[in-house]
Amino acid sequence: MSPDPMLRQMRLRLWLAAALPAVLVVLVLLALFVQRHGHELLQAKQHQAQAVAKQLASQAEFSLFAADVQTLQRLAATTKDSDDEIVAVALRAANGQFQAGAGRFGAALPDFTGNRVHLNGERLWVILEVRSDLMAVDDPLAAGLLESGAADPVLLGFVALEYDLIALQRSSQKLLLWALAATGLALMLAALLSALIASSVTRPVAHISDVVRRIGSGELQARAELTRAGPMAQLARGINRMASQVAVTQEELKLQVQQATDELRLQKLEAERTARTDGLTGLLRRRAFIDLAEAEIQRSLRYQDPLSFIMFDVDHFKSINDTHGHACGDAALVHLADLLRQQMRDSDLPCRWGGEEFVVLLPRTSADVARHAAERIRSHFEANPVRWEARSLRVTASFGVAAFDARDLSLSSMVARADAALYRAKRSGRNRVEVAEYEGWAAGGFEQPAA
Ligand SMILES: Nc1nc2c(ncn2[C@@H]2O[C@H](COP(=O)(O)OP(=O)(O)OP(=O)(O)O)[C@@H](O)[C@H]2O)c(=O)[nH]1
Repeated sequence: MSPDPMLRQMRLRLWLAAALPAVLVVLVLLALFVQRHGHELLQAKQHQAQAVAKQLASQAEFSLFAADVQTLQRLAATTKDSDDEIVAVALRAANGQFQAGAGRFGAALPDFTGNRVHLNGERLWVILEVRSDLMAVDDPLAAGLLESGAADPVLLGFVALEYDLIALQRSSQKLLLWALAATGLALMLAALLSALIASSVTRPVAHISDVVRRIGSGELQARAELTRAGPMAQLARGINRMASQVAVTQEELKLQVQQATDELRLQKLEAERTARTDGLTGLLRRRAFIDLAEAEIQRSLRYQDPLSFIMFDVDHFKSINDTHGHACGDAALVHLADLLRQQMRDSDLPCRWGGEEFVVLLPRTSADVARHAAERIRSHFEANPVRWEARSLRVTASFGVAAFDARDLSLSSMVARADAALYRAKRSGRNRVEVAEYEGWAAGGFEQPAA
């Protein structure tokens, strides 16, 4: 997994914060070291050159005094050969006149006046006066002055040395290279350590950030696992607690949503049931009945099953209302619906067609069987009067029965034929069953009764 840009930036900043001071300190130390060391080397070389010049001066003292050029020449040659870095040696008399020498001076020497150390790039010159109190041995006045410190020893001449500093510079450069190499190594170590430090800080942050991203995308069981104690571990614990809390809340919400959904489904079912059934009798309403009846007709046509239809209308229902009140009429309707249900098979479809009119669809039932069923219902009504205010009211109904005929092609013509049979039953004295014969195509649909 590649860290996100924010973490990369954080790691880089941490790395810089840890590495930069180390780099600066090392560079400053290196500069100090190189400068100091170069200076010390040069000083050491100067001291060495002065020491050699002093030694030569003391060796040449007498020869200068005696103007022993041969000895002076030998001294110059020996001194030059004693050190590779000595380029040239010269011995001069007190008046500056050349006495002896070895090698060639690279440039014109400065004036021979007094002791001098002169540095010019790659060359170092040392000019030293050669003085002696030898002459004072024969001169009591001079000896007295020398002893009292009032007179300088006598100037006999000068020694001049020229040193080549290239070797010194090379060794200085070599040292610088070593120092640079050591510095580079130190810097690499510092960078590595800084990277480790930065990574040790950003790794837990990256882990926590990953866990937060997973929790955010719905993986609520994701947990931050930090073994080391510290502020990050505290943060991780806080995030884990939050994730647990969110998971619990989500479960509760799920439960609540589930409960609300169940409730809504029940309400919908109840609403559908209410829309399908008649509020007074609990029987199917006409619209729901028609939908089911159409399906039954299709099934009957397909499997060539018989299908019958009963329609009945309560006799003289108006007079029940008028005599005993509308509530009594309602009670009579409820009573008759109960009696009807008692006489039905589970597969039958009873329905309140409207007002005091009822219908029943009888799947897989022939007209003859339907007629018997209608007769059974009729006699059941007759035998079971309505109880109303301690009275017993005999309520009867007239029935029309029709069998579905393939030539009908629709429910409406079968209904029309049953209705016609019912009308015949009414006209024939009520409380009886009439069976419809097929009378050809019937017109009209299912009109809702007047309220
Ligand atoms: N109580 C009550 N009465 C209703 C309801 N629906 C229709 N009715 C009444 O039923 C009566 C039907 O009267 P009619 O059509 O004259 O029929 P009938 O009196 O039964 O006479 P026949 O059918 O010829 O025997 C009317 O008075 C309607 O007001 C209802 O839900 N409750």
